[in-house]
Amino acid sequence: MKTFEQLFAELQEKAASGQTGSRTAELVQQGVHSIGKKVVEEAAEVWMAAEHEGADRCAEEISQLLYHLQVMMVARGITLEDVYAHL
Ligand SMILES: N=c1c2ncn([C@@H]3O[C@H](COP(=O)(O)OP(=O)(O)OP(=O)(O)O)[C@@H](O)[C@H]3O)c2ncn1[C@@H]1O[C@H](COP(=O)(O)O)[C@@H](O)[C@H]1O
Repeated sequence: MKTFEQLFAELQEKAASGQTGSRTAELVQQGVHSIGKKVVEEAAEVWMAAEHEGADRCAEEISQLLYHLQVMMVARGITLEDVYAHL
């Protein structure tokens, strides 16, 4: 188990390293267009899970959406503080 902040720090490191086998590094190299498509796909999966699945499946889809949002932040150089400033 990890927190939102811990995952973000890990993703920043993965993207910077360009590590082979890292999904994060691969997505960041593909760019915001590809990441954006994953964000939309995962958002739709959250919606469907919320309407038709149990809480556990819904939580899993939410985790995947949060992951892809963080990848988008890393790709755009947006920090947690940049986002928190708007909460
Ligand atoms: N939390 C996640 C995470 N959530 C979702 N995903 C990715 O998102 C995919 C889920 O999307 P889909 O269901 O659409 O899967 P898919 O159809 O295989 O995806 P596509 O290849 O078709 O795009 C998973 O297969 C993972 O590739 C994640 N990939 C990585 N992490 C965490 O990110 C960290 C860094 O991971 P790496 O960059 O891979 O080292 C680690 O702590 C990982 O646990």
